[in-house]
This record gives sequence, C-alpha cells and structure tokens, in this order.
Amino acid sequence: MLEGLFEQARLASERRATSVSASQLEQRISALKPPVDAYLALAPAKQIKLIAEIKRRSPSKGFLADIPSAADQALRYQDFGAHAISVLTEESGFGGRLEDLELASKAVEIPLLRKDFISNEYQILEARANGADFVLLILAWLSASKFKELFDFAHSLGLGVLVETHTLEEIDIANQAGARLIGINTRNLETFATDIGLFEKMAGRLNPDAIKVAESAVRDVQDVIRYRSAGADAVLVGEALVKGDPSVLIPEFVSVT
Ligand SMILES: O=C(O)c1ccccc1NCC(=O)[C@H](O)[C@H](O)COP(=O)(O)O
Repeated sequence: MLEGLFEQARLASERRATSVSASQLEQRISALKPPVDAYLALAPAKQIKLIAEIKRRSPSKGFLADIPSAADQALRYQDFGAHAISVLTEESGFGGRLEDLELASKAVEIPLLRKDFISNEYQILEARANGADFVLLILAWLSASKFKELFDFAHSLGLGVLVETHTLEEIDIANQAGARLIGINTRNLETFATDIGLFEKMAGRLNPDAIKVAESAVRDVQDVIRYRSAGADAVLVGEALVKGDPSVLIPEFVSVT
C-alpha cells in the first residue's frame, strides 16, 4: 500500500511540474529569506525537543482531525512551545496539501518540515519554494545512491534533512552520509504496528553526534519519557496532538528532561 502512495506522490510531482517548472521554482526560491536552521532548533538540550505534526488522516487510522487552517494549527503549536512543525503534504493517505506548507510558513518562525514521500529533486525545490526549512528523506524507499543525491541537493539549497530509518542497515547509511538529524520511525511501514522498543533497541547505533529523533507512537507524556530515557533528543508527534489538546500536551511533552 505504501509503495502505492510513494508512487502516487512521485506522479503528482510530475503532474505539478507541467504547470510550474523547476526554473520557476528556482526563481521563487531566489526571492525568499534563507531557511530557518532546523539543526539549531532541534539541537540536544536539557529538555527534549518537539516536532509537532499537522496530520488530518493516516493510512493506519483513516480520519484523525478536521484541520481547516494549517496556519492556525501551526501557530497554536508554536505558541504552546513546539520547536519545529512537520507539515504532511501528501494528499491521498494523509489529507495534506502543498499549500499548507506555504500558509504555515507565513504564520510561524520555527522551522517547518516538508513530510512527504520525496523521491526526486523537483519535490525538494517545491518544498523550499513553499517555505520548508527541512525535508524528510525516507531510506526505506530510496537506493543509497539516490538518497545521497537528494541529501546533497537539499543541503545545496540550504535546507536541513531529517533522515528517516527503520532498520540498522538504514542507520548505517544515514551515519555514513554524515546525517546530522536522524529519525527512527517506530511504525512498521508494512504492518503499521508501532513499537517504542525499536527505538530502545536501535538508538545506540546512531552516530553520537547526530540529533536523534523518535518518530511515531507517542500517546502521552509517559511515552515521551520512555523515548527520552532511550536517548531521544527530539520526538515527532502527530496523532496525539491533532486528536488531543495541544495546549495541555505540548507544555507537558517539552518539559521532559
Ligand atoms: O501514520 C500512519 O498511519 C503512517 C502509516 C504509514 C507510513 C507512515 C505513517 N505515518 C507517518 C509518520 O511518520 C507519522 O505521521 C509521524 O511519525 C507521527 O506519528 P504519530 O505520532 O504516531 O501520529
């Protein structure tokens, strides 16, 4: 199923490229302020950092939340203490839109992640042109050589890169590339089952100098404490924040030491 979403995301970017060319995106990019430094915003600190996600739907759960304005949601996340925001721009599985990124970028100052199934340079140009400060590269669907090309391309535009891993082999690829921001997604992308224990088992393999991000499966502050005890510098949280009350949850999460 996810291979299907990955392919759809690639085709959607090819369709968009017929109406907005890469050189038009480059022109838009040249008029923008430099990206906000995601590595600095998420750097290890006494308290854990939070990437709060704007997520309307998911392949595993279906409908999650009605989020009419990505800008308002982003502003709420920033005001309650999030350090960065993940904007899901993939449409069919997650109900996201590219415009959400642009709207959110006009509303907040903290760094914005374009979260999508990125497989080509055009999607990275789109991310930057629409206000992203860093992009997600998921190793599960990229060859090691394509990953490195996209990783270098994103950096050449001044973007940060969150490298998503799920296996020890993928962590080794991220480490070898010199990735500074590495996530372990504890959701199995085939079964959708989540297991915080995976982060606990694998975090020791991450380059000690990398910022370690625990992705998925946070339901409450106990889960954040568990990730932190296993070495997470940051957590990426979607469902709990869109279904719960971010004014209560975010201050709780970011106070975890
Ligand atoms: O969320 C899903 O159902 C999902 C299924 C398959 C691939 C990816 C999926 N989600 C993307 C994510 O990585 C999560 O949105 C993110 O880590 C936040 O997870 P959560 O806090 O558990 O909503």
